[in-house]
Amino acid sequence: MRILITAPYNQKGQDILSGKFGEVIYKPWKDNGRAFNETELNKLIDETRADALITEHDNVTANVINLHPHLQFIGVCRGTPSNVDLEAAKAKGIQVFYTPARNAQAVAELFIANVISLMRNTIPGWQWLTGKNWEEGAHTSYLQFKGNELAGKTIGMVGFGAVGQRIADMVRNFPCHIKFYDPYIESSNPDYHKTSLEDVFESSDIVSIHLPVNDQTIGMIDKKLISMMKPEAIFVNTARASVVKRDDLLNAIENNKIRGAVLDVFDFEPPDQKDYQLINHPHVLATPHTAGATHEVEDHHVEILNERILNWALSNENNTKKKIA
Ligand SMILES: NC(=O)c1ccc[n+]([C@@H]2O[C@H](COP(=O)([O-])OP(=O)(O)OC[C@H]3O[C@@H](n4cnc5c(N)ncnc54)[C@H](O)[C@@H]3O)[C@@H](O)[C@H]2O)c1
Ligand SMILES: O=C(O)[C@H](O)COP(=O)(O)O
Repeated sequence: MRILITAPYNQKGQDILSGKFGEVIYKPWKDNGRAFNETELNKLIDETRADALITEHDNVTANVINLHPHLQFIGVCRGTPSNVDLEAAKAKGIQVFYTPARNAQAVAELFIANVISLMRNTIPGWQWLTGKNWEEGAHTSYLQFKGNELAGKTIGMVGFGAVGQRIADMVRNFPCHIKFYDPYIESSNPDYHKTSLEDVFESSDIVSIHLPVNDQTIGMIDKKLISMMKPEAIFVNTARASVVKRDDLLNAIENNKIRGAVLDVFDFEPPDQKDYQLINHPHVLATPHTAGATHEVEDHHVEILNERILNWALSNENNTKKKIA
């Protein structure tokens, strides 16, 4: 089998696949400067005579799939394979693998870093210091940056999948109390309390959003819910901006109804003027959609995907053996 890989894929991962299947052709989209579009991908699959594809962000449309129904699998190095037409793949009987949780650790670490940073006023303190505001004689003026500890706080998650659970596992030893609202998940740990959406907003010191985008979740976090938050509570969104009504969040922050927000995602990326009203607010700590962006994520996705592909190959071999027997 010839496997075309356009995702970033480490040498060890490539070697395991070529050892098992024959040939790996490595053409990472990053060498192209951007993900391959439909036409480029069609050409690449044809030129390389690939029997399987491993991608990250390339647009694997119905057209790509219908023109290459012989593909044995499509591996997607993403938490959600949203760039692949899954219906078309299913119709052609092409197996699709993806890599849930590949960036859970990255998001969880950024959550902890930035929530603590906001609670401890790290950035305003640094700005004050670099602005040479610490004057002779005013020995206690730095105390304006006195903050709060994360230990003992209640963190309420909306959506308790890969990212929410990784955060919970990492902060439980601070210790923090964990609550979550997720109708589709049961608690993996008796210390993580499943509760209502309203209770998450009313009783948490930190409300953190980890929802996917779908018809149910778009605009789900609105004025009614945000108004239930404690005045000293922090709002965190590393998921998707479209699940939160931006005006309602901005209004709560500008009117000091909540303490502030940690934001990694925006209605427009790059941000528009209103996004910048949020980003530039002194009670907001914002990052440019980098919560899931670490170099290690590329190793994590190789490990997860290779395991899935090798298990699939093994189960195919076992089925063939059974048929022959
Ligand atoms: N900013 C970044 O760099 C970054 C990185 C990774 C993930 N994300 C985003 O974060 C979000 C969560 O990622 P994840 O990997 O944990 O996803 P996941 O699929 O593992 O978890 C999502 C959870 O939301 C729950 N859910 C679905 N609909 C719900 C609803 N109506 N109410 C309550 N819960 C609901 C699901 O049951 C699931 O447990 C996604 O939107 C993802 O795209 C962003
Ligand atoms: O925002 C995201 O969801 C991440 O940046 C990327 O997630 P992915 O693993 O689905 O590409």
